[in-house]
Amino acid sequence: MTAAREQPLELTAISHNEGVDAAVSAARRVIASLLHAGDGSAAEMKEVADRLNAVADHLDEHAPAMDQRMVDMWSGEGITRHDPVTGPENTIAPPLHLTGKDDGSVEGVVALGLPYQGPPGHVHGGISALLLDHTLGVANHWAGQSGMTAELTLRYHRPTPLFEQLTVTGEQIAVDGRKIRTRGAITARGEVCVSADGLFIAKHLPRPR
Ligand SMILES: CCCCCCCCCCCCCC(=O)SCCNC(=O)CCNC(=O)[C@H](O)C(C)(C)COP(=O)(O)OP(=O)(O)OC[C@H]1O[C@@H](n2cnc3c(N)ncnc32)[C@H](O)[C@@H]1OP(=O)(O)O
Repeated sequence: MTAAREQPLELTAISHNEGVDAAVSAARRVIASLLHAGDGSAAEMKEVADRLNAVADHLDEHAPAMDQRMVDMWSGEGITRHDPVTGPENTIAPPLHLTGKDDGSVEGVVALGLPYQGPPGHVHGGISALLLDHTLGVANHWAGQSGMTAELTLRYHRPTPLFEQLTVTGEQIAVDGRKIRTRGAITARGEVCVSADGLFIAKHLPRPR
């Protein structure tokens, strides 16, 4: 009998809340705070823009060259810190936090705010596709056979709410040669909002060196 695991197996990088991770958390706040703050705001937007540009100039002056950044971000194995879904170093990542389950599937939770809005009060369908594509990709990795997305079929069952805890799941269901079939879903309050069926083809692009 397998002993119950005390800690869930982390499949995504955890924010350290210091260094670049803390800066990224602050930048996420800026993105949300700017949204529809608009010209009706009492804040002086020209000054805000100047200050943000000064921050970006400062970062660019001190960052390694782009090709070196590419090499660095792809060094090491396993969990990435830069991807646009879970990455603590990526400001556009919500971020989704995924863990691996003993049954071979993966599961994560996330609550999405205004930057991810599509219909009023609800998640943009393309954002749901992004979350599911990535989660199915991680599910493949967790199952031991991964590849690139060839097809992603989504069914939007009901609007996906903003500001509520969403559960995102993924599970590899079949491998046939290079073809990998994977499915997943986004649920809110126990109801499926979006379901996904993916076809992945075993193919891996070379890492920058
Ligand atoms: C610890 C945790 C770590 C996390 C790890 C990181 C997780 C990261 C998660 C990130 C997740 C994000 C993931 C991303 O964002 S991946 C990025 C998005 N995807 C792409 O950019 C893929 C672009 N397309 C390609 O590169 C190629 O077209 C692929 C690779 C798809 C196939 O080109 P390739 O030349 O290699 O294959 P082939 O032509 O020899 O065909 C082979 C077989 O496949 C069949 N076929 C092919 N295409 C399709 C199709 N569309 N529908 C149905 N069938 C298709 C084909 O008929 C043939 O079947 P058969 O004739 O043999 O029966």
